[in-house]
Amino acid sequence: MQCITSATVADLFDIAATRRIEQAAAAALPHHTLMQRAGLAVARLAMAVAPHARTIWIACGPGNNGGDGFEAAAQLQHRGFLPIVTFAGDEDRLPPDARASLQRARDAGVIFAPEPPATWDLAIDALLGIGATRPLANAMADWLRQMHAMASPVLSVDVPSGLNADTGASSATPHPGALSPRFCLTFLTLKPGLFTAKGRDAAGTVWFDDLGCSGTAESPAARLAGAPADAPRSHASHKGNYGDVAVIGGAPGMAGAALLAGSAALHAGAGRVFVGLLDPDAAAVDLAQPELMLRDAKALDLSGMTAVCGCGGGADIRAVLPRVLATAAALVLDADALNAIANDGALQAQLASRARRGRPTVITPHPLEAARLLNCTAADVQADRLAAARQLASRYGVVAVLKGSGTVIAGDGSTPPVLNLTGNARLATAGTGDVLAGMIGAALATQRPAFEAAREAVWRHGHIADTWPAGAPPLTAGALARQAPC
Ligand SMILES: NC(=O)C1=CN([C@@H]2O[C@H](COP(=O)(O)OP(=O)(O)OC[C@H]3O[C@@H](n4cnc5c(N)ncnc54)[C@H](OP(=O)(O)O)[C@@H]3O)[C@@H](O)[C@H]2O)[C@@H](O)CC1
Ligand SMILES: [K+]
Repeated sequence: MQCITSATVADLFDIAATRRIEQAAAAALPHHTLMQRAGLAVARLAMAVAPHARTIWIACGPGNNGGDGFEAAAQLQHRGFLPIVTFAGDEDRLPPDARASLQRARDAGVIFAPEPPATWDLAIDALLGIGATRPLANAMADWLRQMHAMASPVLSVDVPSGLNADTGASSATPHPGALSPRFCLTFLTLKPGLFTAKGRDAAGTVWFDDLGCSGTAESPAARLAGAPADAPRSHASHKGNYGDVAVIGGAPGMAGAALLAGSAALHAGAGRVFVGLLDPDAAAVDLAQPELMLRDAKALDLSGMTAVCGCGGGADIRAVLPRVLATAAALVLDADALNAIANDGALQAQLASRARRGRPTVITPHPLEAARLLNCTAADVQADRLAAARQLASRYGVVAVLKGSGTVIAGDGSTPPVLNLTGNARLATAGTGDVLAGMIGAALATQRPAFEAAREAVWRHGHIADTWPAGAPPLTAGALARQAPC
């Protein structure tokens, strides 16, 4: 059993591949073996997360996910706990494995009740797994609400019920109050939906058990790429080795966004950072960060630079985009640059032509910006974030960084998209997106492949938030850019 963290390197498989892996594993083992292993693993994790639990409510559904719950109940009963099972299903229609596990729970003396107990120390959600086909209703929906309304921890079996394991979309309505501590023990494969969209909140801490069935020839749907390796700098290096970044943005009243991106590029290690401001009346120097070289955006020669374009650009960014798209050696497009491109077919064609000319581009849309670029709604994007990121990457010939909970990084399709596991709600504050664009710019300026540069910068950006000292001042975008609380 393995706990999944932002440092984990692993392949993620969709439901279809998981079904094939499950069938192959089941065929190679005696009947009921997989479910017995799954139930035992659930019982072990339950004892680890709630060692002093007395009452453990196990809500079981109508399929094999419920079967895992029955099996866990039997195991917990044998170990002196008090599992109470509520079953939302028809015994006569249970699949054979689950029916056998129901009998094992009965034989062990587990209590079956029509309603949840009045209180519980741990709830185990074994209602639905990868077989969920529609929104939860009736008793199952009610039980899930009750579980999430209590402060006691919830352990989801395989997948939080109602969560689409492929996409992270969820039919379960989150409880408006504080989140109960959540754990999810997933089997045979790690599934992408656990790590993006609603998945991260719904699953909580994810644990993985391959049930003794490692190795598969299936193609992954996505990957967890883990922490980037440190890139030590040789003594005999100089600023030219780390590249020039030119931030272009900062229309009147929005210079801060461009300066934040510049500061982020600087502190992420770019050799030199220029900030080309669109505001003709902007100051000539940033006294707080004199390392930034402030210029007129139109005067910058981008042919040897990595441009970071769009931060605070407003509508004025449109006028400079044709030159930026044509000349920047490498490019990060963010915010207003993306909105301008979404509204302009000529700019879209110019963007797509960069890949054909061997000029790398990274785009960093949030879901609404992605929706504008894909001519759909933000809800469509959120309904399948992996697919949306892949479409952006292939339509525009770019590396697409689709921001949000479980940021997706998609490239040219030669490798699966990466889901990033760093970052938290501390980043939900103005300017953090500008900082990310600057950090990607710095990584790109070192000539690393765009996909690697993007995923490394995304990881580091989230990692700063994850490791922000508890007693430190709040994480502002400026402090994030400096990578330090003061
Ligand atoms: N087989 C094995 O060896 C192993 C299996 N494993 C476990 O099995 C799980 C997959 O099992 P599964 O395929 O039975 O799917 P599961 O998620 O239990 O639900 C299917 C049932 O729910 C029903 N249903 C669907 N949506 C509904 C809704 N909203 N509201 C109400 N009902 C709904 C659906 O009915 P139907 O749609 O056909 O009407 C069907 O009856 C997997 O996640 C893992 O936990 C592991 O132990 C490893 C070994
Ligand atoms: K479940």
